[in-house]
Amino acid sequence: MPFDTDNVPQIASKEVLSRVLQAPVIPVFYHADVEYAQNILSACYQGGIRVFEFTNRGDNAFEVFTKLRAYVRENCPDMLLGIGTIYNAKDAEAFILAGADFVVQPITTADVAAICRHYDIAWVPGVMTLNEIFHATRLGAAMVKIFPAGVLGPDYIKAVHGPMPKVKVMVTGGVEPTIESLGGWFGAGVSAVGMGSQLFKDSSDLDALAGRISELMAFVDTVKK
Ligand SMILES: O=C(O)C(=O)C[C@H](O)[C@H](O)COP(=O)(O)O
Repeated sequence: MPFDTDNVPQIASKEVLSRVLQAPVIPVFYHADVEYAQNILSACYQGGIRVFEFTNRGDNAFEVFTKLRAYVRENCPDMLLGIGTIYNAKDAEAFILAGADFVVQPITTADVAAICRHYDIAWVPGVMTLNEIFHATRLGAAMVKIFPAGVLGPDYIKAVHGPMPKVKVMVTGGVEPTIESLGGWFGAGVSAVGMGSQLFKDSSDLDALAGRISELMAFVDTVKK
């Protein structure tokens, strides 16, 4: 696929990172229906979310992403829209060219690192051990995603920051959308949290979802680093 910079209004990885640090609660979401996805995204935006991760989880994820991309540009231009669940460079490049502001992986692969570096797109690979964090950082990770964080707990993050005090960590997988849980994670030194299933468990009432999110965002503003 040829790269046409005119069609890709990119935001440099450094700026993306600083915007993630400013609004460090990231919904992690997939739905096959565009309108449903737009409504969820819009409720998140209303609640104060400024960084949203759509995941590459279904056959039509690319098509839904491109429509969401257009929707965000039109309706919430100060929101970053990234793509998650990326396993290979081909998919990473396709989503980058379709306007992904950042790329998240459940794992760490050097080919995805290279393509993100090429386009200067923030890359957040999935890691668990210190060895994995070390390699991901050497490959250029803007931030690492510790997954599945829920089974490890905040003490794990504190332990990681002993020998690696500077590494920026986002936690996802089993992160609970409560003030108590977020207090624990941010207290342990995470730079961002990603939340999927539990945040959207009961999202039939979009106003209630926006309300829950805005309470979390207000709390996180007081505890983020
Ligand atoms: O697809 C990816 O890139 C992942 O690594 C998985 C996501 O981070 C989780 O699906 C979110 O976890 P929950 O909040 O427990 O739903």
